[in-house]
Amino acid sequence: MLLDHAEPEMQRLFGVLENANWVVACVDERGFVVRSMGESNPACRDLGNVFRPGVNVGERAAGTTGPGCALADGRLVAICGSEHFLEEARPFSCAAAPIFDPKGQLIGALDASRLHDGRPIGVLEAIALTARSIENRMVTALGGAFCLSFHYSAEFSGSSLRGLLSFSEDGLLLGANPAARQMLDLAQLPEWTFEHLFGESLSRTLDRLRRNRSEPTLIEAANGLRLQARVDTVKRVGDADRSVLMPAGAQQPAAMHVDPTVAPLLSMARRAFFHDVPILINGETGTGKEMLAQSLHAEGPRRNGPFVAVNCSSIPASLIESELFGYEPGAFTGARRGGMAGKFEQANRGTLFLDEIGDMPLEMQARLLRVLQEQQLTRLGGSQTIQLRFSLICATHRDLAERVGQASFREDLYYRINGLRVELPPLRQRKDIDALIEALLALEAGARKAPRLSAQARQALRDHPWPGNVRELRHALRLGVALCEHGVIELEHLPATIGVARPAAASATADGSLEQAEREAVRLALARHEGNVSATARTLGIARATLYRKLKQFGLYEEASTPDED
Ligand SMILES: Nc1ncnc2c1ncn2[C@@H]1O[C@H](COP(=O)(O)OP(=O)(O)OP(=O)(O)O)[C@@H](O)[C@H]1O
Repeated sequence: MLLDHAEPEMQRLFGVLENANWVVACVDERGFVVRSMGESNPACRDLGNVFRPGVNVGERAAGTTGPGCALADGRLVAICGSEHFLEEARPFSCAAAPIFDPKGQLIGALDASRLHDGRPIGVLEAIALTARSIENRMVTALGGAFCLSFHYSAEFSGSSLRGLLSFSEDGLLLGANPAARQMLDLAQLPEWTFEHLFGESLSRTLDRLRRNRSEPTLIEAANGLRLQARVDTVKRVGDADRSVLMPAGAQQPAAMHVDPTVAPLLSMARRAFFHDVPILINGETGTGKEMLAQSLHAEGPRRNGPFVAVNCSSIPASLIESELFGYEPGAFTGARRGGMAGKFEQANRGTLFLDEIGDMPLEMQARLLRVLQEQQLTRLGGSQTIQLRFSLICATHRDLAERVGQASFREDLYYRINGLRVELPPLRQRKDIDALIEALLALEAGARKAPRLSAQARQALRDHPWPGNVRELRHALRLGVALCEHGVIELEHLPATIGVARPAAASATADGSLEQAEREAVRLALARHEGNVSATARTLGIARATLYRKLKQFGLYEEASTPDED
């Protein structure tokens, strides 16, 4: 189990550390190396000898070592140069983190080592997060019917720092990651049920969480902690041992409120998609591209199959090929022993959603086109062709026709994926903002009665330029619902940028410059948070990467405090 789940995460980490001559290793609970990567790198020859599978680097065998201490103390450690006990280990520095199984047992440790050069170890955080990801994989692979993800902060509820619990259909706790155990005071794991932990029945909570789709929702644990939670339904695809997490919303999409001007096009898209026409969705960040893709899938010809989303801009170029195509055993150094099915195969008999397709490297575009045309693929390092059938939806915020003109997007691929194009308008251009606000207020209020907006608050919402689109609006209303009193959301219950930006936005709009209004909103939010990029992005309801882009676009980059370290 340790190897199966450690391998893909180690591979990801190794992809990051490889060029800096690190050796990444996984040891079992006794300290025996069970897997290592980078040991064949000539620059790491001495280290490679230490981290050969089968060697014991635990405390009893080798004294003070990174993995030995991580296992003995059960926590993240860094051991540098002369801190090692054995003379032979002193030329090295290492960072190691323990790995716990879903029952809370220590089952091994993850380590990264390199030649000691006096510099501080900069990879502790990466090791810790990778160990967390391995533990999370083990919990989601337990085969429970539901996984609950949560964190104190909504921002982290989908990250590897989240608490994660796996439940059976009837609410029995099957396993938990260390973060969940800590947040819920689960010292050991007796027969916990959902009701014990959250004081509410599983079905009621599921209803509430599902109504909010994959958005984090406030739930209170029996120990009094207020947590932001999301639920995922575990759905099995393909061979029995591979489970893919699918947001519950993909099966039961909440009604998507659509702008009346695009409604006719959307109903055409649903019909076309049903007859296997690939759909291309265009729209700025937060306009609901993924939500639309999920709702197309839910009514599409392969709705009983998986919905597999791939964000083409977030996979490093070196990994994109193996992520999409999968590989056979031994296809490359660090490949998982049993090989791996890629996203194309995972999406077989379901829907493949290629998000940010405009960012796919040219070389991959050619390979994607071939798969789409031939409806078959060969895994990396393999010779057998695999027949594929999936529905295709692509999305991008870029103008693909323009990219074709610039020769950075293949024209033939553009025509192949663009069976029908749907443009989701930015919120500032939507005519239905009042109706959308009502729909989102009802969503955010959940089982409670939706509050109403004061006239001033409503006007401020109408005047706001909404750089983060529907996502930003949803976040603003969530805050309003949380802070309002006596069922009325006043201006002061909304994020600070909204009221303040109003006069600027109104005058800028009168000048005809929406961009200026948007710049003003960003500038004010940044000033309010004293240049803190994370807080500003949160307030605006946009991703940090989007905020950085906007800071550059508006010449505000300098006003962000130490942006790179933020
Ligand atoms: N029409 C809508 N009705 C209700 N909620 C919506 C709608 N459109 C978007 N949202 C909400 O806004 C958020 C962003 O939606 P989604 O992820 O689908 O946008 P996107 O265009 O794919 O964004 P990005 O480009 O950043 O990936 C989600 O939380 C979704 O619930």
